[in-house]
Amino acid sequence: MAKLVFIRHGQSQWNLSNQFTGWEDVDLSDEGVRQAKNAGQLLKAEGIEFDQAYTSVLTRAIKTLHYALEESGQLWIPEEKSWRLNERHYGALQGLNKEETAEKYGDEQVHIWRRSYDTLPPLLDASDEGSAANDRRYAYLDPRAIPGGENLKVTLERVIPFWQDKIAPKLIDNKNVIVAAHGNSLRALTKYIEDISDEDIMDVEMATGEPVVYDLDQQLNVISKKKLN
Ligand SMILES: O=C(O)[C@H](O)COP(=O)(O)O
Repeated sequence: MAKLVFIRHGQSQWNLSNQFTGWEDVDLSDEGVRQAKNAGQLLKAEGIEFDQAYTSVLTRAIKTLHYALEESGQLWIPEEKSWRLNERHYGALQGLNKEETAEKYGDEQVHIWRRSYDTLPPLLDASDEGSAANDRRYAYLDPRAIPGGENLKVTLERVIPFWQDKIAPKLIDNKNVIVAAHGNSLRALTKYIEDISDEDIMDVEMATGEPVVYDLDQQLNVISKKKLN
């Protein structure tokens, strides 16, 4: 039986200032660093020994992984970073304040943008200064793969190939895996492995810096799930 741990990055500076973040590369807040270190202590107390780590190409997730692994004495394990584990791209909403956006467009519209499975946010044009197309870390990607905005459905469609190619084979090989990523890339993975409906996934939330520990059988069915806090 393999263990799979999901950890959403600790509180970021834009979680703190309540701004839509998506692919913007925002650092952890002081509280986020504390949460990430605390997660490492919790993992250590559980005695979980990892074989492999995966994270996104965004600083807040990478640092969370490193703080958590350092605290649990496992900073040395192999790790792989992939854009496929990035936060869902929030399109033209990125950088806006969530409360001010709700005042402008209404709570209902903002809730739909944030939690609907298949409604896209307003898109960002590739020519926009803030487009990921201008970011060196995505230079090797086919420009058509760089999103201008994603809903959870599109996020799931780009996360699952990574699950199938990288994460699942390790778990089937009985390796323990930690995935440090983001609220919505982890909601997509959670939906997939727990077979949650498009409707019910709207109510699933990931807390910052809180490890979620799964025991999975050889067919990757969930045997148990617990949150460490
Ligand atoms: O990208 C963001 O703004 C957050 O990390 C997640 O946002 P959400 O809670 O609106 O999905």
